[in-house]
Amino acid sequence: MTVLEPFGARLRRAMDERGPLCVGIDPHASLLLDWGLNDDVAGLERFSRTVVEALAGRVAVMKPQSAFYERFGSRGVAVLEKTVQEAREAGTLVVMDAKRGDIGSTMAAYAAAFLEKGAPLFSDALTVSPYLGYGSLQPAVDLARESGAGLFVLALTSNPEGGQVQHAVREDGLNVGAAMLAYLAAENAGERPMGSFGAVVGATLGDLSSYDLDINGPLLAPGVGAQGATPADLRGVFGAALGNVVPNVSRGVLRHGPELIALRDSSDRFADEIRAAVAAT
Ligand SMILES: O=C(O)c1cc(=O)[nH]c(=O)n1[C@@H]1O[C@H](COP(=O)(O)O)[C@@H](O)[C@H]1O
Repeated sequence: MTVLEPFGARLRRAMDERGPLCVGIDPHASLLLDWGLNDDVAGLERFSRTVVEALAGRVAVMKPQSAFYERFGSRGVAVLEKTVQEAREAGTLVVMDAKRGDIGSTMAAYAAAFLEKGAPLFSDALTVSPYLGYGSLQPAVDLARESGAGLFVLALTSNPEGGQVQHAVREDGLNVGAAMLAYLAAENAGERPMGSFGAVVGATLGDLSSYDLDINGPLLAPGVGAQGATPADLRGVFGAALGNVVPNVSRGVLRHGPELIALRDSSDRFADEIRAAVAAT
């Protein structure tokens, strides 16, 4: 089996070549119906195929949301496997959005499911939750390093309730979200061009200048589009860290389907606006 270059290096190159946009593959039941599809496995498959055909190889990253596949059981998961494989074959990096997080011994099994080379759901990176303690993620960190994969750790999430946990202040004076960023900076120390251990930081959160976002790794930024953030907001949120931001848009692009050309136009528009926001000083 070929050895993969570390995720951080592969992601940096893809961002430089195609721009940093990540398009989320979120087959909501309502979107399937809007696209004239049934809310069933055949609809799920057609939807996923269409998004991959329209955008894989065009955008740097795609992020399938596992829950929408799991809700159909094993046949849905089979569609997820195919979707990941087809997007990767087309040359797009795949971040599996499964938000896994467990005690260390079973975290190792989740890591094996998504980050072990040759696993049916192997993905370039996985979203993980550190709220059983950052240290509980160690098996996933270790396997990601071995496989050339990456992680995106939920640090400051885009939803309004996130602050209930993430703004809690620890004994050392750091709030929980800031502490997650600090763990990731340590993970990525010395890596060039950047490390493989990213943070999820919502684009909806307003000015984050009180946080040290310089983690020498990617910042996955959901919230652009349907959740109300715009590409023009990104500089105000991320400041000098904007060069490492991977903005995610799911419904904002997907609502333009099912025509391939309309999906591509929408994705290109977001990509252009994001590029302009990154370039502006
Ligand atoms: O990890 C994520 O991707 C994520 C974290 C977060 O803080 N907020 C957030 O919206 N997401 C995901 O990003 C996607 C956002 O979708 P849209 O709101 O349709 O663009 C969904 O798949 C969410 O689960």
